Amino acid sequence: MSQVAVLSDYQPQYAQSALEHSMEVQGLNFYYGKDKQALYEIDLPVYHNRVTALIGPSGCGKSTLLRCMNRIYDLYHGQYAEGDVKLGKQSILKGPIDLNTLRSKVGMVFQKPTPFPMTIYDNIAFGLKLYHRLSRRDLDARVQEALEKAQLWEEVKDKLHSEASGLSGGQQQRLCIARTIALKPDVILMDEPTSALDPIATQGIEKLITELRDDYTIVIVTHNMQQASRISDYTGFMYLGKLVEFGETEKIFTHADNEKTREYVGGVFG
Ligand SMILES: Nc1ncnc2c1ncn2[C@@H]1O[C@H](COP(=O)(O)OP(=O)(O)OP(=O)(O)O)[C@@H](O)[C@H]1O
Repeated sequence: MSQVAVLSDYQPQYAQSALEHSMEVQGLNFYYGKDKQALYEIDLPVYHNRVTALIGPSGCGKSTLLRCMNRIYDLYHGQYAEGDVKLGKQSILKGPIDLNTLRSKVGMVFQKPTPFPMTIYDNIAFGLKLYHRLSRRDLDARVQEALEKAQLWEEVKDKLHSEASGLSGGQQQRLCIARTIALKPDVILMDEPTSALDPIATQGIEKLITELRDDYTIVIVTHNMQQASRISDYTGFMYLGKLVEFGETEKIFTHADNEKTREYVGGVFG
């Protein structure tokens, strides 16, 4: 079977029920080399068109779990995972898979805004040109659509051909979100997307995330518990490489089942 054929079998899922899975992590163990296990038997459902937050103290494995969801760890020698992660019905850990296609379906936004050293327009058009053959008019339309969805269009429509580095931090992060959205991903992974931003820019990104929920499935790692409670529908609490508890955000923050979860959200440790 060719590599590309594997992902072409993937059928995007559309919300027939609120609890339809976009992704599912199954019995996942992760190793930074054979002597350093970072994740232990993680089972996590990621529900369609919902925001799932991953919380927990520093070093508990939140970013590692996120990095398994688009196999970005594959870029690093010696790191490997056992178990599975499903995108729809498709396994993304087992068997051959086209990683570029996977990463266009499962996009990622990082902690620090990482615009490419090119114009605002080209930041969005770059990925589109890699994956699609579009006429100039269609390319323009897709760039505009992505910038509108990322709530950035009005601020940049008159300077699309200026360097992206001239934008503010919050604008750069929205540009990175627009770049991800332009490829019409099924899932967007966000690793502490506001930790490098000021409170006003943070508010803008949080508002954007709640609006994107109508069209996208989002998994966000955050240190900020207020942020998790404001913007997520589901929350997973991680501790020492394990997923201790997963459930509706309101329940996790008000009457979690597990004592460790209650202590963490209550600020007993951090
Ligand atoms: N490249 C690496 N090589 C070896 N160990 C690593 C590497 N990256 C992370 N780890 C270890 O894996 C564990 C999980 O780290 P991870 O970054 O996923 O935690 P985290 O919950 O996201 O932390 P933080 O909130 O501080 O970002 C930690 O023990 C960390 O030291």
